[in-house]
Amino acid sequence: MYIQDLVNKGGMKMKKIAVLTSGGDAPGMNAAIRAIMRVASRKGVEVYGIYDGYTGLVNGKIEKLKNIDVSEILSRGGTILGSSRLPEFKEDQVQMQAINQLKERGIEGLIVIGGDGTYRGALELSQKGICCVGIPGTIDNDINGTDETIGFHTALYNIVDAVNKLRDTSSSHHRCFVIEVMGNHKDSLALYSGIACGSEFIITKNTGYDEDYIIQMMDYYEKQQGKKHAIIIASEKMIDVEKLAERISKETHFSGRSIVLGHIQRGGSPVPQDRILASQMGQYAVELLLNHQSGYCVCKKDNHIVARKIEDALNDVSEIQERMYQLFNELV
Ligand SMILES: Nc1ncnc2c1ncn2[C@@H]1O[C@H](COP(=O)(O)OP(=O)(O)OP(=O)(O)O)[C@@H](O)[C@H]1O
Ligand SMILES: O=P(O)(O)OC[C@H]1O[C@](O)(CO)[C@@H](O)[C@@H]1O
Ligand SMILES: [Mg+2]
Repeated sequence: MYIQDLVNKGGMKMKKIAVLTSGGDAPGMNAAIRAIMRVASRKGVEVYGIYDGYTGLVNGKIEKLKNIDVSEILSRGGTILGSSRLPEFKEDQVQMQAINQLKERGIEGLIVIGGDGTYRGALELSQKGICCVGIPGTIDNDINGTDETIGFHTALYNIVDAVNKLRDTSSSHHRCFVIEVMGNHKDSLALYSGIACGSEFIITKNTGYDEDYIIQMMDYYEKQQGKKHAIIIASEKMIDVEKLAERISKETHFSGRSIVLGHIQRGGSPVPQDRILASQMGQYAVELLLNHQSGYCVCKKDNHIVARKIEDALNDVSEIQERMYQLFNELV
């Protein structure tokens, strides 16, 4: 659905809205908060910041944002509102506490910025009568309804930057690096970084893991192709990178080393792509909310910013992934 369709629908004008960030922080969340604040205040709508995600919503850590609060945050990683994970938010009674906090303050609409888990929380709130809209903020890029999530490009940049450095030392020492990247069961970071870094292997849920085949191929790359270094990128929760590196050292001519990139991937100043995406999505989310499009989220599809039902965005099947695997296989 395009923005004009939604604008045409009209609705009662909201005077107070709130925003929270939830789940793992993602670079660009601040740019989204800034856009929400700027766009809403131009329309005469007050914006409240909810601190520490759903935890702050339940406990009433809610404050009216001033324009100064969002100045000079565009370039900052993390989230000025703080974030959290609150497993108890799945319980009806906890959700009701959150709803009461909004009602007590006369807040009529809520924008949540986060990943799939955050979206499920938003869905619950919207089913319980709170006008709620989602913005995809997660480095995992695991909301299939949108081609990109805020933070994904910065995390990818961080990975590529780290792998470039590992490659330098790797080729000097005839080494194979086994690198674990984040993604929480999803493969986007491993797949895209594998393509961007020209890795020899990626290991994801989709590729599966055949250790003997990898060892055999490493041997082949070294002996037949004369490779001086090799890079293997594994999605987290798939393998023990240290064990694979040890086996590579024992059974091939490469010396194997492993590294878990960890939270380095999630930090740092957002790249322009994330800042722009977040700004577009923040603006669009305000429009959606003010048009009472509860239960919708902002997506980027084929280069257009569009709205989709949260359930649909979560349950969609990604068409891009298959093409990207094909690309990886043709390049390796
Ligand atoms: N089924 C659910 N119902 C209600 N709330 C939920 C549900 N799943 C998750 N949440 C809430 O959303 C919060 C964030 O979810 P989660 O920890 O999965 O991160 P996320 O939003 O997916 O972001 P990321 O994956 O980038 O860290 C949870 O801590 C919980 O408070
Ligand atoms: O920061 P935490 O709570 O350890 O969570 C780590 C998880 O968060 C993410 O960085 C974002 O969802 C995942 O890729 C990772 O599995
Ligand atoms: Mg998630």
